[in-house]
Amino acid sequence: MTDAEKPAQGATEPIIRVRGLVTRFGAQVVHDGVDLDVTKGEVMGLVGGSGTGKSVLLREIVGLMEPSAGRIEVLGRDTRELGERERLALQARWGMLFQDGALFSSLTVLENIQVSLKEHTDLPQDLIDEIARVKVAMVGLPPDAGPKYPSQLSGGMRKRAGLARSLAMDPEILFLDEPTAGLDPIGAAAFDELIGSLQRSLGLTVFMVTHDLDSLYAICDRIAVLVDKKVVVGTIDELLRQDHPWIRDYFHGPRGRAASAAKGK
Ligand SMILES: Nc1ncnc2c1ncn2[C@@H]1O[C@H](COP(=O)(O)OP(=O)(O)OP(=O)(O)O)[C@@H](O)[C@H]1O
Repeated sequence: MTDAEKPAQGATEPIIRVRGLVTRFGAQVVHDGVDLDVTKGEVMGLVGGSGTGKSVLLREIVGLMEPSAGRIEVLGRDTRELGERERLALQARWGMLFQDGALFSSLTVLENIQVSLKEHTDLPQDLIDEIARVKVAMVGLPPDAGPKYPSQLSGGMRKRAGLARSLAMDPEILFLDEPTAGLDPIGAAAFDELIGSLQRSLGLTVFMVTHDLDSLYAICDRIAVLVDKKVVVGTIDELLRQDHPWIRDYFHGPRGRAASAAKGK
């Protein structure tokens, strides 16, 4: 890092730092110079039209895919420069919730939550049992959901169970991919509220891909918009003043106006 790149004293070091990211699939260029900083303790939403590379960017940040060029640091480390053990230790510091909850169907909710605790810790089984029960309660599931299998839960409960699993290791960062997709508006609002309250009480940094304008208004501090293969970042108020056509249509369109009215903006 050169002196020019060093943060000013007292400035908050980004917890996720993306520089000059390029993603190509054959001749298709998905990202072409994406720069992004996510600051500790903020909730950042990632939006963009279909196929603009939201999921790919998320997968690259968590190390599930390799970008074609550029640099990604999470919690101050570039995952590509780490050995296997260090990489696993770093990954244990964040949780991920994929769209479908990504629960193991052959395991109960409690067993699902225990998977990473068993993989990453030497805690005794009775403590692991207790932690799993606490996580079930934290996400607002009743205790009797714990021994159930994913197929025995509603869609909203499965999402909560997935969230409980992603919180198992007390992560510092929570990555969410379309957390409210498939939920009805009331279920989606309740899930947003849950994420917001967990973020505040646990001091989490949240990075979420979403199409849900209500979520953006309800819980996001800043929003990253993928347009023209790059990212434009701002608060909702800042983005409302942007005159890029896609951003203008998205935030000033009918759904944007409804979400804004609901939030009293
Ligand atoms: N493994 C892959 N191989 C080739 N192309 C891929 C691969 N993964 C994604 N793509 C392409 O990259 C582009 C971005 O995909 P991505 O899933 O990130 O879009 P998205 O913004 O999340 O879209 P949506 O909102 O529709 O889910 C798409 O054109 C997709 O076809």
